[in-house]
Amino acid sequence: MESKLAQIYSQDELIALKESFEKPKNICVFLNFLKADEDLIEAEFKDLKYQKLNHFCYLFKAEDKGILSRMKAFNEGHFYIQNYASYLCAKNLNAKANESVLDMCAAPGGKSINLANFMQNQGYLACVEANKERFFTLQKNLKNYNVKAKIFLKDSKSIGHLCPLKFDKILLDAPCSTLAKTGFENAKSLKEIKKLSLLQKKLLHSALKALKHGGELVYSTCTFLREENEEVLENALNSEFELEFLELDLEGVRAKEAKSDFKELSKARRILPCENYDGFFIAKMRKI
Ligand SMILES: C[S@@+](CC[C@H](N)C(=O)[O-])C[C@H]1O[C@@H](n2cnc3c(N)ncnc32)[C@H](O)[C@@H]1O
Repeated sequence: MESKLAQIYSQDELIALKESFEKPKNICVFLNFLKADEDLIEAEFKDLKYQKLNHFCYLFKAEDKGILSRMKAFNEGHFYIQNYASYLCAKNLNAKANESVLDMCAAPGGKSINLANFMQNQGYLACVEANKERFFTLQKNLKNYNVKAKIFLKDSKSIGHLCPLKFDKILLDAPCSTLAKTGFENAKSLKEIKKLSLLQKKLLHSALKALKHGGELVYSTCTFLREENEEVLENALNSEFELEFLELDLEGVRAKEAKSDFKELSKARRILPCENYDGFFIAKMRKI
């Protein structure tokens, strides 16, 4: 694992990565405008210190997590506790009202809540989840947050075949080894990583079939490994689809270029974790 990561990160970045696992992270919350307005939610936060990052996201001290998660406003779906890097994945899809949007691996629903807010609950949002238990959590969360969406218990590998050329925008927040969240001690075996990489390639292929020509797709994972990131995108570039990779707007977070011989992939980014957010890999592409 260390040798794999040394091919991607400098010594200083690796030290910073390891340090970021040791300290509790500050807490980001996403305001749910489908259920409450800014004044109402800010009134709930009046006794806490926070930094407003943008229209949707507020950053709180790590020690306030318990207070936030016990708030009535949280339980009623006025805000969602979500890592800022996760929000950035959904944000970069740039989903708009009245578009046809697919969230391919949706549970527990954080990014679906983001997408529905950006779409102002107008248009068609489809949320798919293959795991039954997680599907029920997704259903419960989307209801609590007033998200208007069609929710499907399905294997997304079949979407491309079932709904070819249907969607304007697709978010593929792929199942992954979650290394950036759980740390190196919980690293998966090489065999498990290869299996995940194959699943990610199949999911991306299915997504690209379901995407309209001119449509846009965001691929994201919360892991650092090439096999689950660059290798998945390189596989798509070698397939029948013609793809153009697009610039990301990461709102000033620290990130580095993806590492690949395909120069198109230089627009994909690895977010470097710190005390305010997790590490993530994000790429955005348009299907020509
Ligand atoms: C990284 S999590 C998604 C997190 C979610 N996007 C959010 O922000 O709340 C990946 C999800 O994909 C689901 N999944 C795994 N394989 C799948 C498949 N073949 N089709 C659909 N969902 C799948 C997992 O059960 C898991 O819930």
